[in-house]
Amino acid sequence: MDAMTFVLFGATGDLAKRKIYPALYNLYVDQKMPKAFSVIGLGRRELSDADFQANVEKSLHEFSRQKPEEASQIRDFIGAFRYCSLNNTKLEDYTRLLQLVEQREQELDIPANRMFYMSVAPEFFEPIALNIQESGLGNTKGWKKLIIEKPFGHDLQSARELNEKLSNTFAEEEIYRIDHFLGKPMVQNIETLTYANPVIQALWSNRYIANVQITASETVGVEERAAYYDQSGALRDMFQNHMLQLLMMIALHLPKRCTPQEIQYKKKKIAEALRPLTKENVASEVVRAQYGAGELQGSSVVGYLDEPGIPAGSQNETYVAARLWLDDPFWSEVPFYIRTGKRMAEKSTRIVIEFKSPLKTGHESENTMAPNLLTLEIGPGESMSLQLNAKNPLNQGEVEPMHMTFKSGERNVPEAYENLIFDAMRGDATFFAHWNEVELAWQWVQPIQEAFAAGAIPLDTYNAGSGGPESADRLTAENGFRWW
Ligand SMILES: NC(=O)C1=CN([C@@H]2O[C@H](COP(=O)(O)OP(=O)(O)OC[C@H]3O[C@@H](n4cnc5c(N)ncnc54)[C@H](OP(=O)(O)O)[C@@H]3O)[C@@H](O)[C@H]2O)C=CC1
Ligand SMILES: O=C1O[C@H](COP(=O)(O)O)[C@@H](O)[C@H](O)[C@H]1O
Repeated sequence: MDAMTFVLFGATGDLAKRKIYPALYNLYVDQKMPKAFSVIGLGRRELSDADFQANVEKSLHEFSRQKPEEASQIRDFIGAFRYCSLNNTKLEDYTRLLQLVEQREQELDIPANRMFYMSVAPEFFEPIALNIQESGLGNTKGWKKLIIEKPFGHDLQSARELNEKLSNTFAEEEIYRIDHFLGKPMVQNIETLTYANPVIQALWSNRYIANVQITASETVGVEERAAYYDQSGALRDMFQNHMLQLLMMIALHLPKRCTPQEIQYKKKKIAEALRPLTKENVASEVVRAQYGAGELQGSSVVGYLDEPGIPAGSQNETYVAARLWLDDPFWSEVPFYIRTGKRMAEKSTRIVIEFKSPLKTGHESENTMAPNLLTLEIGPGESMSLQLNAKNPLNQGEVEPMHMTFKSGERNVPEAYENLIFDAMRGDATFFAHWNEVELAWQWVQPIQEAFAAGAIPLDTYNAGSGGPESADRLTAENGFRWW
C-alpha cells in the first residue's frame, strides 16, 4: 500500500465522526493502512491539532467496531492527524492547505500521493474540485484520487454537470463515488456467490428464476435531515443509487472472477438493459407513498407532515416501489421488484430470489408448495438462507418448507466504509459507482421524477410501523407473486 496523505473535507462533520475515523482506525488496527500516512482534517471552525485529535479519539471510543484499548496504539494513530481551518469556496485558503500537505510529506518523507475525500454538502463538490486544481494541490508528482460522497447530482442534468466539472481535475479512474451499500459485506459477497458456486451459477437466469425482490425498509423517519430529505425523497435518497446498484450487482452474470473493469462493463450492460419507463406506463409500474402517524416498536410516532422542519402539505415521498424489467437474454420476462421506505415495521435490507415452481409432477401438493427462495440478508446482520421443500416427517403426505441458513454470526466483520476506503487506497474500483452507472441510473429514474413532479402518480399513505402502502401489493400480484 502506497504511503499517502488523506485530505478530508468535512472533518468536523457527522459522517467523519461516525464512519470515516472509525473506518481509518479499524484499517490501522488490522494493518491495512500504509506504513506511513498523514491525515489532514478540514472545516471552517478553528481547532488546534490537539483539539482535533481529541475529537477523533472521542469518535473512536463511541463508534469504532474495534474499541481502542491500547493507549500507545491510539496515540500513534491520532498522531498522524493535523487540522487546517479552511473555507471550501475560498481559493486563498488552499495555499495554507498546500503548505501543510507538503510539510507533512516532507516530515514523513513520503511521496506526494494524495487522497481527497469530499465529506461535505454536495454544493461544495464543484468548488472544491476547482480549488484543488487552481491551488496546485492536484498537480502532484505522485498519484491523486478523489472519494466523493452522495448525492451525485439531483437529476440527470445536474449529475452530468457535476461530472463534467470534476473531470477538469480528476480522471474517471481517479474518482471513487461512494455508494455505501456496495461496501456492505453481503453485497460484496454477491460477486463471489455467483462465480464461485456452480449450483447458483446454473440457476442464475430466467430459466429458473421467477422474480427478484430488493427491499430496504427502515424504521427511522426523517430524523434531523428534514431540509435535505424533503428535497430528496426516497427516490433520490435511496432508489436512484443504493437500490439500482443492488439490482446491477444481483443481475451480474459472472462465469469467472472478473477484474474491476469487467465488472463495471457488465454493470453498465445491465443498466443499459433496464427497460425505460414511458409517460404512459410510469404510473402502472411505480408506487409512491408518505408515512402517516402510527405505532412503532411500542411507541406512537408522528406522521411525516408533523416531523420537525417538514413544510405543511409536503408531497414528498418516503416510500417508493417499482417493477423493473431487463431486456437482456438472461433476465427477459423476470420482474425485478424494488421497494424502499422509512418508518416501516422493521429495519431490513435484503434481496430475495424466487425460483420458478418445481417441475410439474401432477402431485396434488404442487399448488400449495412454497416456492424455493434464496434470501440474502444484507443488514442489519448478514445471512444467506435457502428455502427448500421437504417431507414433513410427522405427516408423510405433507410437503413443508425448510430453511438452510448461513449467518455470519459473531464474526466482527469490517463495516462498509472500511471496505470502501481500503479499496480506494489500493485502487480497486469494483465496489464504487462508475459514472456510466450513475448516469444510466439517473436516466432511468427521470420519467419517475417527472411523473412525481407533475403529480401523475398518486401519493398514497401508509401507517408508520406498517409494511408500507397496500397499493404496492398490486405490483407483484399482477404477475401472480407476492412480496417476501
Ligand atoms: N451523515 C451521514 O450519515 C451521511 C452523510 N452522507 C454525505 O456525506 C456528506 C457530509 O455529510 P455530514 O457529515 O452528515 O454533514 P455535516 O453537516 O455533519 O458536516 C458538514 C461538514 O462540512 C464542513 N463545512 C460546511 N461548510 C463548509 C465550508 N464552507 N467550508 C469548509 N467546510 C465546510 C463542516 O465543517 P464546519 O462546520 O467546521 O465548517 C462539516 O465538517 C454529505 O454529502 C452527505 O450527503 C452520506 C451518507 C450518510
Ligand atoms: O444513504 C442513506 O442510507 C441510509 C440507510 O443506510 P443503512 O446502511 O442504515 O441501511 C438511509 O437511512 C439514508 O436516508 C440514506 O441517505
